[in-house]
Amino acid sequence: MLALGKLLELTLTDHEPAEKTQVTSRGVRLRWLGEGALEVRPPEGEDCGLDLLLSAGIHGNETAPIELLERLLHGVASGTLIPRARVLFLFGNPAAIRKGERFVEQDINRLFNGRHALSSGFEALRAAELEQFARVFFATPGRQRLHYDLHTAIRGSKIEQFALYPFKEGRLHSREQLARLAAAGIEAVLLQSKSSITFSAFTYEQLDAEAFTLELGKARPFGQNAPVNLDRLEQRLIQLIEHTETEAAQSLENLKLFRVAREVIKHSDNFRLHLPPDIENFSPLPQGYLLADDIAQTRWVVDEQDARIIFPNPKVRNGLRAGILVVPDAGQQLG
Ligand SMILES: O=C(O)CCC(=O)N[C@@H](CCC(=O)O)C(=O)O
Ligand SMILES: [Zn+2]
Repeated sequence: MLALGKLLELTLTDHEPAEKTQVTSRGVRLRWLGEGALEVRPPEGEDCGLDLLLSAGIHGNETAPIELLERLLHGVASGTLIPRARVLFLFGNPAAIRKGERFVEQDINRLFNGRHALSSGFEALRAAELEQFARVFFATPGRQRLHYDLHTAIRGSKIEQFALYPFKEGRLHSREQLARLAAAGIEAVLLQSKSSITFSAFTYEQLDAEAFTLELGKARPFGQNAPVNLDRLEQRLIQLIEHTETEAAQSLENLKLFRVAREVIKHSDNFRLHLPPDIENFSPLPQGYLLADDIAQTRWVVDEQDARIIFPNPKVRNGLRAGILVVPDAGQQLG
């Protein structure tokens, strides 16, 4: 296997490879772009016209997706996976991956779409660098642009594998992309309805990529991810990379759609979330339920029908999202 296939090992040991470019016997070019960043380019005549950005480790303790990208890279570097797409592999927060923690100083996934410029520290610098890697990668006009930002969640979930689909004014969520996700084993998609500061929101809003955050089960340490079965996603990613994808089913019958009813924002240290600590994502909440309270008599009462909670987290910094209330969506606004 070519040494650059060991991007995870290089990243975990904080090593810069001596040789920055390597070519497989089939003419596939691997180029190390910087810490945790590797571009794979098929020979010109075999390029299918897809630019695929695969990121993981934006949160350092979310290891199942990191292991998945590592398997794909090993396949490319050992010649068993023959790419026809251009692929950019990114490990988002190397320092946090080395520590096995979600972040070191602050959550990188709240620093995109310009937020890094209002902050400081290495995570802000890294967010700016990740934006630049993505900007350069998606710079060629006329090619398909697709970004999957792979995560796992802090808590268990009533729906194990789901996606978050960013929002941009005037742009419709794509039925075809949703069908592709369903074929990859994704059970539900949350359709966002406002701009955001996450990595997938940046590539969707600013670089015109189709982009998703994928939530792939519960976060566990390296080597302990057997309970998360990513086989369907892995097969689909291999097909995308090799350009052997069979027609994605057009039916969204088995895909549950949700939209954001409200984001719960923590305003102060007085914020109290009235949920059990082990509550699962997508747990239903009854109408009238007092979900949270905060300074100045702020009360978050559920008034939506069929509301469910995802990502409840009272420990986030003040000003950030401490949970999302979602409701079912009939999918009438899809393009
Ligand atoms: O389990 C949790 O509370 C968080 C899991 C996670 O990291 N989710 C992403 C979602 C990103 C998005 O909104 O697209 C995050 O919070 O950054
Ligand atoms: Zn995450």
